[in-house]
Amino acid sequence: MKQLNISVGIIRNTQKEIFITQRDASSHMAGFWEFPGGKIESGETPEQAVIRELQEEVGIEAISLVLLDTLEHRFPDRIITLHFFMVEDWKGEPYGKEGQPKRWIAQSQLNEAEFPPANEAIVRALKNNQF
Ligand SMILES: Nc1nc2c([nH]c(=O)n2[C@H]2C[C@H](O)[C@@H](COP(=O)(O)OP(=O)(O)OP(=O)(O)O)O2)c(=O)[nH]1
Ligand SMILES: [Mg+2]
Repeated sequence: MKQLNISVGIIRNTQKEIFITQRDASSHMAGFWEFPGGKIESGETPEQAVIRELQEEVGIEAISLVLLDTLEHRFPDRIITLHFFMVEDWKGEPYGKEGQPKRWIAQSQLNEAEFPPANEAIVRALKNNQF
């Protein structure tokens, strides 16, 4: 069974909008919307990984990071541990650096059905203004 450690960034602006991107058609969880992020490489902390991934995928330099939650999710073919970081201060303007579709969405308008199943609890908590 594949075991993956993932760090993702919930990029939120002062209007309480969140920046999300769409997963590539060829990837695991293709077509779902996601918080940008990816695999923690060996020797990295979860925080170092999310800083690197945000630079690579959406072109920002994260400045303020707060770990909101860590959870494990079992897919039929893999177990993933997800670290969700709130990112409220950064340098640059996030964009789809790898050509991926992106959008800003009001936190209250988030829809868990658009995200991979592992995101259900955190998306619901955000939508209900718990963070
Ligand atoms: N980035 C991201 N991945 C998520 C979320 N929810 C969720 O279940 N995942 C899963 C999908 C993937 O199995 C894994 C993330 O891997 P990834 O494909 O983004 O990894 P990566 O950026 O390092 O890319 P690569 O090395 O595979 O090219 O976590 C989410 O909100 N954001
Ligand atoms: Mg990724």
